[in-house]
Amino acid sequence: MITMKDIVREGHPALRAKAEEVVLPASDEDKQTLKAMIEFVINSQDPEIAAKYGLRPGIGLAAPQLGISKRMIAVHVVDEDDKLYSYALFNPKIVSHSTKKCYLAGGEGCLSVDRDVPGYVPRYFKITVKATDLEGKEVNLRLKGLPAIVFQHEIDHLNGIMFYDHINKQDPFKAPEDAIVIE
Ligand SMILES: O=C(O)C[C@@H](Cc1ccccc1)[C@H](O)SCc1ccccc1
Ligand code: NI
Repeated sequence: MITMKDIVREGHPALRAKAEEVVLPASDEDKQTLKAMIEFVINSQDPEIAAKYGLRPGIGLAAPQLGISKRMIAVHVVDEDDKLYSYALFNPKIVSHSTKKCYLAGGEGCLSVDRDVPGYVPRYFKITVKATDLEGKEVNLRLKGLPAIVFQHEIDHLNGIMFYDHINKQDPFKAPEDAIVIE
């Protein structure tokens, strides 16, 4: 199982590289890795397992955070209506997005960043994502609010982008124009 010692931290080259497309159909090794990633995110939200293994709670994980520069992400998050979005995906791509922006009121964090970086992280409020799942099926997702934010955070990892790259350097808490606040 994946634990915090497997997660690379700032300074690791994989966090600043453009990850490679996964060759499909996925190899058993890539499927094994992606299954372990979604298992980690689910485990990290289980208070008993998280305490037992010292896991930091997470709602997403990208393969570069394991030092694996491949386009694989895992997301396990509920939206404001308590709808669960649980996905382990190969080669996710944002194929369209709203002009409307949003941001998390409390800013963002990252399992690969062992420090607080205060400030608002502007994200698209709505996105459409195409990807391939563990069974090899094409997935088309229309996401908004927190699920959309998590997918953007994870897909950023596949492109070597960290959440704080989006924070306004002059005024970190300058609210993006006409943006929706996600509590
Ligand atoms: O480092 C990661 O990629 C996992 C992040 C994902 C994330 C952070 C902020 C906003 C969207 C996605 C971790 O989940 S950070 C811990 C966390 C847990 C619950 C809610 C927000 C952040
Ligand atoms: Ni992160």
